[in-house]
Amino acid sequence: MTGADAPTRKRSAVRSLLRLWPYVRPVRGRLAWAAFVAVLASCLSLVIPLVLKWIVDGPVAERDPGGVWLGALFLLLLGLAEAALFGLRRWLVARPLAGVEAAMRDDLYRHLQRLPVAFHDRWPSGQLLSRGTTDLMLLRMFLAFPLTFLLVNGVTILVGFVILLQQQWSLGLVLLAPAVPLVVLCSLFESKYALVARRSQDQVGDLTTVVEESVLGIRVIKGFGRHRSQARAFRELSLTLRGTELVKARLLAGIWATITALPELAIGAALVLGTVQVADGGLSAGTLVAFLSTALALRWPVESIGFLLAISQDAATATERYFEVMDAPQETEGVAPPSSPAAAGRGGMVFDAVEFRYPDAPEGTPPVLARVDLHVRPGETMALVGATGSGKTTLTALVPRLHEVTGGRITLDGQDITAMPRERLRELVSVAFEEPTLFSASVGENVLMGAGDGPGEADLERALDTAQAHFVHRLPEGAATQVGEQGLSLSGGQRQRLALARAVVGRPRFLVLDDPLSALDVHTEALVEAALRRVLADTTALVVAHRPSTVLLADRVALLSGGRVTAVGTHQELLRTSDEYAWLMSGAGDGGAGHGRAAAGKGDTA
Ligand SMILES: Nc1ncnc2c1ncn2[C@@H]1O[C@H](COP(=O)(O)OP(=O)(O)OP(=O)(O)O)[C@@H](O)[C@H]1O
Repeated sequence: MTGADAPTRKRSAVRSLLRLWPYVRPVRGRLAWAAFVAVLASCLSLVIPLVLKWIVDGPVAERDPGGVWLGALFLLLLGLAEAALFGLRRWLVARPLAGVEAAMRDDLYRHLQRLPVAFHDRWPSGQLLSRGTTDLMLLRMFLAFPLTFLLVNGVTILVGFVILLQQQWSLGLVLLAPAVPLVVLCSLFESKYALVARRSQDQVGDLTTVVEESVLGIRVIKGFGRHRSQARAFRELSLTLRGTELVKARLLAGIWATITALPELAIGAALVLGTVQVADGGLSAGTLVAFLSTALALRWPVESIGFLLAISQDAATATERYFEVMDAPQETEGVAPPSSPAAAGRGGMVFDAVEFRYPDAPEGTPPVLARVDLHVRPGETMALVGATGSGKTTLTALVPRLHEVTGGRITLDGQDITAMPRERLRELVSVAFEEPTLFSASVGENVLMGAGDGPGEADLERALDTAQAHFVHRLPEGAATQVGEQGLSLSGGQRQRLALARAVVGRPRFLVLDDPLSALDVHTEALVEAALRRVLADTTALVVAHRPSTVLLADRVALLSGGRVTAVGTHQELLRTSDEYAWLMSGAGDGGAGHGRAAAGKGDTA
């Protein structure tokens, strides 16, 4: 989903905003009180003209200085009370609304964690980031101001017009005249502004994605001297956003000018008519002063409506964007297909006629995995070999159910993985990927993330030892050393070994390794594999391998080709019987034995 995919259909802002109710419900009492206080404060400002009328028609006409002073004191008190009430309103809403924002952000984060990998493959991270930051900030702003003030201003305008009509109905009708064109113009403005607001918020998401990618890929950008072209791409996006913001500003300027001009014209007309009436003796000067002061006091509530509608539209768009993510279905527990005789009762890891197609794969393309049949026996280490793009990573992702099989089944010790609760499955299976991800935390915390709450210091040491990650002890604070974002302060091989330690720390029954040793030199790789065999003697492992050194350490090898496992046997057997395997291992194959050599050449034994 990018800015380009922004829906252009018309939608109801009110219906979108009503979806916020579950979050607003717990603080509705506070919000209602705050609105009541604001209505009170706003109505106080309408009492001021009535006091003015009393001063002009009373003490001023009767030349009574004491009365004038009393009136002035009353006006001062009214002003102070209005200010205090607005302050109280702000205080009433600040804390609960910060709570609403935090609750929505928590829910979004929790939901993102539970969305399937396929969702994250589809959505740029900047779009998700902007929904969790700017959009939620817009929603808090809406709940703090427009929600209350659309109500407060509505009530103030209503009460004000009752007072105006009661003071002099003919002049009141003159002021009411612009109401109809204003309502029509506001609704036109709303529908146009809604589309631009959506475009602008999506473009903020696109811009966030570019910033995030540039920061994460700073080494590539610098290494290839791409900072200028990257800056140019950023500037183009930022100019597009600027253009959209200017369209928004133009729309806002138009409605604001109209909302200001029409009532001003009506007030001018009322002033002329009122003066004539005072001259004719049909109206007292005090009534005219009070009438005009009331009309002027209503200026801000009327003028601010354009601005309040604009923020409300922004908030409706933000709500829509927020719920687009929240409505995405989470990972399901899945329903196990009827048990198959081929898999039932067989220990180890069994792939039974497994088929998989990516959800976003173009129509008519063959599935990545067409029919995979493979049995990894209990305690066995099976290497998985295949040309680049043959589907090795995809197959390994199916075991912990990062993706769901689209046909066939995978069983672990005879139990279908779709029949297991995910938590149980992820206790049984540990994974390590070629691209190791570390989090901004200590080395120890990064490793222990791979186990439940049980494992402690001894398990950490054992896991580090298995992964040959002795370099940890030479870090300034050992396992307590903080690693930077994505572990960028460590070498590729060091990061891979920490990821491997994370995979083995919980002593899993099943281990799935997607070429996790590619950045190590062959000697360290051999040490790691020997330690793995020692420590995880009962573990059944499936290891994606690209080079003979990795393959040699496995018990057997499976060759993946054309979406199927076309050969299974020992390294020597396959070298003899499979031309494709011999070709891949000879280093001639694309992504074959040579894969990972560049990193290995570094002699990363640190
Ligand atoms: N998220 C995705 N959506 C659609 N297609 C994908 C996705 N991820 C991978 N593919 C496609 O699936 C096929 C298999 O990819 P996979 O990463 O499993 O291959 P591989 O054998 O692990 O390759 P390598 O040895 O280069 O790591 C490729 O054609 C790839 O383009």
